[in-house]
Amino acid sequence: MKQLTIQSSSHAYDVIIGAGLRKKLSQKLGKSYKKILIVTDSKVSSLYLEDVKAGLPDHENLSHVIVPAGEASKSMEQYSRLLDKCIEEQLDRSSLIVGLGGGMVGDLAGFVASTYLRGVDFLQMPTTILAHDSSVGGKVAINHEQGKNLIGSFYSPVQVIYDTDTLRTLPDSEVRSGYGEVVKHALLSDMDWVKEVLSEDFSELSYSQLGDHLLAGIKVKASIVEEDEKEHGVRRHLNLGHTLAHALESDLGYGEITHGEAVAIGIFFAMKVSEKVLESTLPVDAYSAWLKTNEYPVEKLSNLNPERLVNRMKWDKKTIEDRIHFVLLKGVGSPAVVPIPEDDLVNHLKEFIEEVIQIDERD
Ligand SMILES: NC(=O)c1ccc[n+]([C@@H]2O[C@H](COP(=O)([O-])OP(=O)(O)OC[C@H]3O[C@@H](n4cnc5c(N)ncnc54)[C@H](O)[C@@H]3O)[C@@H](O)[C@H]2O)c1
Ligand SMILES: O=C(O)C(=O)C[C@@H](O)[C@H](O)[C@H](O)COP(=O)(O)O
Ligand SMILES: [Zn+2]
Repeated sequence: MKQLTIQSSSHAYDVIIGAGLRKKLSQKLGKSYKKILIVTDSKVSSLYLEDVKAGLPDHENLSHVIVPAGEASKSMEQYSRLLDKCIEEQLDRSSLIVGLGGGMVGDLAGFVASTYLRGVDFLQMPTTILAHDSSVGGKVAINHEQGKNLIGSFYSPVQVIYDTDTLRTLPDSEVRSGYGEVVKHALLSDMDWVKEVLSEDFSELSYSQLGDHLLAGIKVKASIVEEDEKEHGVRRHLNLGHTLAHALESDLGYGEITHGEAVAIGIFFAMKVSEKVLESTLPVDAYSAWLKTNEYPVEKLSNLNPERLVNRMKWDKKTIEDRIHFVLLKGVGSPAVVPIPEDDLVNHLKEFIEEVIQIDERD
């Protein structure tokens, strides 16, 4: 078992990572709660909800709510439904809301916890690789048709309990998605780790390698959010790849591309723009080969309209006075937030889409 403590502006919280933790919640909870509401999704519930409940054997006031699996549930409709459930169960300020699932469940349940009664305790139980990122740092949100995470808050959990055994049931597509954020953390850190990730074919990934990457990713994230929780400065670096990713997700329709796949493609674009704008030297060829080996769905770019995507990018939270800002890389481990004029961005995007589609068709 691994454990680290994260200092948020309101409190310190532990991230506990280990095999089988889902069955031991009562031993791991930092305090006792009168009522607990578990929020999960339709896939995770059939795999793990009973185990989690069984791990709270003496708890009488235990309820759960299941939302449909998929990004579309990070919605006003499900948010409202969950608030109704909190009221029906008469949760009060001594109650706990648990998010059992991937980043979708964590973001949605966390946003409910942050707003119900102006805030009740929230516990993250991540079950995806991607959620090494989403469960730490306190960003919680739901989506709007116009853009990702447009309605949300900063609200840190009281604990993160990460049962790595749950990762064994993830389908290949979700391993791929999770690695979109792992490679982001690596590119924000150091070249050795980048080389290691880019040499990977996910079909041959070992479980111990995965555990190392998750912990390393959480450490990168923890050090950044401890320095700048509310994203006034360095936290913006964690948005590497996201300016295009979020535009892709909302433009294609939530759930048509996974968040991590969109981030991996968005990072490729940010690397290409970095080469042009900052004359950076980056492992672009190795990155392109890695996308190909692991079947990131670059073909989804083929029918997209660059002008429309750039319009969507204006909803990015890094936009300042109508100017779109990109996280670029001066080098590996050396990010910079740079304003890019819209016309330039449209041209970069046109070239990028053509090039990526050509590579995809050629190979
Ligand atoms: N708050 C943050 O800082 C932050 C960071 C990164 C991403 N996010 C958000 O996280 C979301 C993406 O998270 P995600 O990729 O975990 O998506 P997700 O929660 O939708 O999970 C992906 C799929 O995997 C299934 N699943 C989850 N755990 C499983 C398991 N153990 N075995 C089998 N299937 C399982 C889910 O049912 C779903 O179908 C996006 O909404 C993104 O915006 C938030
Ligand atoms: O924690 C952060 O800060 C991040 O930017 C992490 C991202 O991976 C994550 O997708 C986040 O939800 C994006 O936030 P947003 O503020 O751009 O909506
Ligand atoms: Zn992300």
